Amino acid sequence: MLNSTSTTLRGPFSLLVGRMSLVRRPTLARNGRAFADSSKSTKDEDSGSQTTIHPTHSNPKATPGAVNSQKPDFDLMVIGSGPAAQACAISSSRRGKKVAVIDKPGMLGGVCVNTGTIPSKTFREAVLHLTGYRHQGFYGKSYAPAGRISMEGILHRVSMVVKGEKDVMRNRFRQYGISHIYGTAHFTGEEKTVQVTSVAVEEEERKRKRAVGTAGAGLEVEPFSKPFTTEKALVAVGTTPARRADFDFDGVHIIDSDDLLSGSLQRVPRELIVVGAGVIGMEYASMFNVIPGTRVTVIDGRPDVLTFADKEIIQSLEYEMRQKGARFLLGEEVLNARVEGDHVVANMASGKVLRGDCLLYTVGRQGNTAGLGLDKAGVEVSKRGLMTVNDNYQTSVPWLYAAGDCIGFPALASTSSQQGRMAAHHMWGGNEGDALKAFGGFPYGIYTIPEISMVGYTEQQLTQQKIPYEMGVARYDELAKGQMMGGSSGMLKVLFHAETLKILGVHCMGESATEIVHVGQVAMDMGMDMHFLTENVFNYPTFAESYRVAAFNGLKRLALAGYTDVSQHQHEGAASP
Ligand SMILES: Cc1cc2nc3c(=O)[nH]c(=O)nc-3n(C[C@H](O)[C@H](O)[C@H](O)COP(=O)(O)OP(=O)(O)OC[C@H]3O[C@@H](n4cnc5c(N)ncnc54)[C@H](O)[C@@H]3O)c2cc1C
Ligand SMILES: NC(=O)c1ccc[n+]([C@@H]2O[C@H](COP(=O)([O-])OP(=O)(O)OC[C@H]3O[C@@H](n4cnc5c(N)ncnc54)[C@H](O)[C@@H]3O)[C@@H](O)[C@H]2O)c1
Repeated sequence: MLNSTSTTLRGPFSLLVGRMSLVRRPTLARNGRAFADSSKSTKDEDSGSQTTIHPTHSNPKATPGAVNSQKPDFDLMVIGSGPAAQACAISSSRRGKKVAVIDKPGMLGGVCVNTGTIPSKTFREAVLHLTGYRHQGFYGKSYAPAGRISMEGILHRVSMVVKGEKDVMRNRFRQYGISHIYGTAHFTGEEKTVQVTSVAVEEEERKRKRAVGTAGAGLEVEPFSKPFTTEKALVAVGTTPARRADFDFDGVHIIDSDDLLSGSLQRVPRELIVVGAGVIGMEYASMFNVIPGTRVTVIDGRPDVLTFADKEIIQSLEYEMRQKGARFLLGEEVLNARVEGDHVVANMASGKVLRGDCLLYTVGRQGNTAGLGLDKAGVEVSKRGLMTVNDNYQTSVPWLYAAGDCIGFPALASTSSQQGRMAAHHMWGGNEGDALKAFGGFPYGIYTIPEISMVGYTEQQLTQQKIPYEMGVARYDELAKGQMMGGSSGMLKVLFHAETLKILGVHCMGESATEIVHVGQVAMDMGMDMHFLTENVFNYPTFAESYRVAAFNGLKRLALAGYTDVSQHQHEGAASP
């Protein structure tokens, strides 16, 4: 069985253990009837309207065996259907386990597909397309193929992608024989039992479904409440946006990131105030910032934004956003916000009074654990609704596991999937362990405009840890690809050990940054040094070629700094094939 503490990490990546590794979770604190059968086609998408009572379940992948009357209803029940849930469910089903996934009607795919990653990234693609942003380098800032941009136009694309993703997921569950139960789950205190209650489809839900295009004709769900027995359970319930009582949230003038996708906003705001310059706030602020006619003000209580990323890159992002009109009020506190007529008025502790037609509140998220009955199951949750797990994603109750955003950092779709797989591995064992062992750290992709990505150390961390390093930089305007894309602003920075030349960190900004970061991630994970980048052939013209340019630049800097052992590499120039 995988023991994550014995995980072997190679090369400079091993230095990341403890900071970014998913494998090392905090040590467990000791104190601390609408049943959609996956084997049948569902008429309505994800609404729970197809009611199938299905007392027996057959997993096509299950190993045939003698029927045991004492057997629980399921081997595994997964609460939530986001990335952690899917990965754990599929991984368990592959091992022949009988699996059920429970989520509320309309929420197949979790926050990730309905209100988080997928819609927000599609929103971005819609904005980039409709504004003509990618082509403005050639045709001027007023180039806008779509003319006036509407929320409807943006959300149209969002709804199509969300629907497509749900279809894929539904098929995948069917393919793996995973039962999908529409309802809300909670624990009653009875061991190895999950109570599932169908939920009424409320008005808010209807609105959201209309916006994301999943509304079916009959949304009513037959009410039922039923206990299911299970060998193991995974809690993967995710998070919801945090709100403040002294802000008059009305879904139109004062909104959170869920409201933004709900279709309640009739038009693109002209004056948008974004409170909270975390990942969600900065992503949406930068999207609205490139829409002609929209002015964006970003407020954060801290003096700096996105402090976990490379300082220089964040400064460049802020510069780019300012160039497009954004205003940053950092180290500022908003006391309250109220709706006045068709406006929102925000009062700041500094005495400033801001007026806008919309305020987007993005100051963090709260674990969806309230009402789950975790106390009855014997599991503690934090004030933010987060759960504590051990290295194997197991709570203090051995049959109960938790993964994804509801256990906190890093709270990404990518890492949530990995956690789900690792939980399944610990539950059942099997072959996946070896692949999981090779997993070291993880990248960040921040989908601002321009986008940012990183993996490994930042300069600040290397300095703090007294690790001697040098950097190699390539700027997009030095690259043929950059020129072809309209001289698009962007850069790649590779940090490497000044003595061993091993790659320690990769930071990039600009078009395709979230794609090309993986070149550096793989090289770093394989323990490669800067010669690996100078000696390899890259497609030309590409943004990936920036690795070669950055490597030559870095080795040249190193030679200039007096590291003679690498001086033979200083001669080559930059962007040539
Ligand atoms: C606006 C936004 C943008 C994001 N962008 C990115 C990005 O670009 N890249 C990235 O990697 N990550 C991104 N994330 C984060 C990513 O969406 C999450 O990390 C990921 O969705 C977490 O997955 P999860 O498995 O924890 O479940 P979630 O996706 O959070 O889903 C949890 C599910 O549990 C269900 N649930 C809750 N309680 C119950 C209950 N009692 N019974 C039944 N079901 C229940 C909910 O209905 C929900 O469907 C973004 C998040 C947001 C909000
Ligand atoms: N591309 C991605 O990977 C991506 C995109 C979006 C979201 N996410 C995930 O979603 C999670 C939640 O994102 P988020 O942006 O809501 O939270 P966050 O924790 O990233 O950011 C919250 C921000 O609000 C600020 N803040 C807190 N209280 C404030 C106050 N009273 N006034 C002003 N500012 C205040 C904080 O200083 C911080 O900058 C992230 O942790 C991330 O994991 C990831």
